[in-house]
Amino acid sequence: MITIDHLTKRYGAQVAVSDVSFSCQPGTVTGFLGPNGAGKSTTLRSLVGLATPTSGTATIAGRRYADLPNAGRQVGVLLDAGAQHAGRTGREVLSLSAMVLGVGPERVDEVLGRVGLAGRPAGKRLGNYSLGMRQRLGLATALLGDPQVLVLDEPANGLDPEGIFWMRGLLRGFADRGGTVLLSSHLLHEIEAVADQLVVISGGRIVAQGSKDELLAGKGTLVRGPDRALLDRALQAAGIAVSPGPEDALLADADALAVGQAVAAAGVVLTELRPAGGEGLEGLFRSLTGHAGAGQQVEEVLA
Ligand SMILES: Nc1ncnc2c1ncn2[C@@H]1O[C@H](COP(=O)(O)OP(=O)(O)OP(=O)(O)O)[C@@H](O)[C@H]1O
Repeated sequence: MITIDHLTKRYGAQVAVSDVSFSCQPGTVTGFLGPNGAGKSTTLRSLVGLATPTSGTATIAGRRYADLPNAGRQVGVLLDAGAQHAGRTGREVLSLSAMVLGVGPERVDEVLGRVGLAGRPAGKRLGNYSLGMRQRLGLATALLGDPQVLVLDEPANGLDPEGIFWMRGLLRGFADRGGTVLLSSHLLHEIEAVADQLVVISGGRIVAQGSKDELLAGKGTLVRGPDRALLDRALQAAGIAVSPGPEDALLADADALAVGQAVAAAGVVLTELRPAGGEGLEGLFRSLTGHAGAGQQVEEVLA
């Protein structure tokens, strides 16, 4: 289990993370989302001992990363897949890590196979690796010690659509076997597909957290009609609170039946009436952070 408790990290006058609290349970994938500079990396770096919290704590199984005995056997970390010596081969990188972790050399072949780098790719120097291959090697390193917890910063970076699909299966399988996964990503569709819990951070503060299903379900009813002002008045006259919805829609704070009855009684024409929340993760992200998500990236790659 991962526990972030009232974590604050300042760099001089810059507050990177402010009073952040959340936890990640075994058997779940938690997606950590936020716009550029929101504080995702700082939170993950604090969790794995690469940044010292100004206040608060970030622990794994109740201990700070630095206090975990043989941390690499308990926590697999992928923070910057590019941070490896370009002259070493993939196999050499893993063999060195295996020695440090005290795992047998057979485990190197096992994880190379698992991330799709077995055979010739394993013998190539990292300088000749694509970003996607480096990312796969980073995941192999994270998995090497057979940990129960994975902490991954942007693991889908540089992976092609097939690679993203593969990674999704790998993370899902890891969690389904009881593992704990915390991953940050800009790829909202990716997070939507793989995560069961979401934590959204913006400006260093948590702006939403909970199960993906709950957060995406939304509240109230989305209505649209040719005369927005008339629709607004009819709902308010029926005692239903109304707020602006996406584009020219209205968000009514009542269920679909009550909204339908109110507009029918007032004789107002509708062009759309449905439970709110169907805008998916991108809509949620935009409403919480004021930023457009990067969900389009996957479609662009696929196009
Ligand atoms: N070492 C540092 N020194 C000073 N400021 C820093 C440092 N690391 C991060 N920051 C600042 O803290 C804030 C949060 O940065 P962080 O890298 O955690 O965001 P992020 O959500 O990971 O962003 P991105 O999605 O762009 O990677 C930013 O304003 C950043 O400039």
